[in-house]
Amino acid sequence: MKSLPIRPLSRDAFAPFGDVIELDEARSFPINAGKCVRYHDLAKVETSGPEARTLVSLLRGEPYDIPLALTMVERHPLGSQAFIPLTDNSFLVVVAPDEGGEPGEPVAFETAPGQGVNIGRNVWHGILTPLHAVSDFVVIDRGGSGCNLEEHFFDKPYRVEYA
Ligand SMILES: NC(=O)N[C@@H](O)C(=O)O
Ligand code: NI
Repeated sequence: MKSLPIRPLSRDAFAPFGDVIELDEARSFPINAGKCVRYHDLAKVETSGPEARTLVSLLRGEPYDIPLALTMVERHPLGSQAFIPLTDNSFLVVVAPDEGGEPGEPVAFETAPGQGVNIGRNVWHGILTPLHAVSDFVVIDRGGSGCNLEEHFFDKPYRVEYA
C-alpha cells in the first residue's frame, strides 16, 4: 500500500479543501455587554439543489486505529459538511483534490484538540474518523432531495500512518 503520512491540520494547508473551525486567529468581537466573545463567520456553509436546507445533527463515532487502510473517499455535490468536536479527542481528516471527476492524491491531517473542519461542497473526503476514543461531533450539512453522495473506491488502498 502507498503510504499517506498524517500531518497536523492548519488553516493554510486545509484552505483548498475548506475551513478550519477554531478559536485561534479567528475574527472575534465582544457581545452581550462584553460577557461573551463571538468568533464570527468561521465557515462557508453551502446548501444547493431541490428543497435544500441546512441540517444540524450530532454524531457519536467509534475510534479507528492508526495505521488505517483508506479504501474510499466520498463527496457531497449539493452541500458542504462541517464536523465540530464536542470532546478534546483529535480526529483524522482526509481530503483529496478533484482530477477530472475522480480524486487525486489524498492528504491526511490530524486535528489538534478542539479543531473542527468544514469540508467544502463537492470536495472529496474520508468519512468521519475519530481517533483515541468514542467522540461526539456537531455536524452541519445539507438536507433536501436529490443525490448528495458520490463515493469513490480506490483500486489500491492507501496506508494512512504517522510520518
Ligand atoms: N453522512 C454523514 O453524516 N457523514 C459522512 O458524510 C461523512 O463524511 O462521515
Ligand atoms: Ni461526508
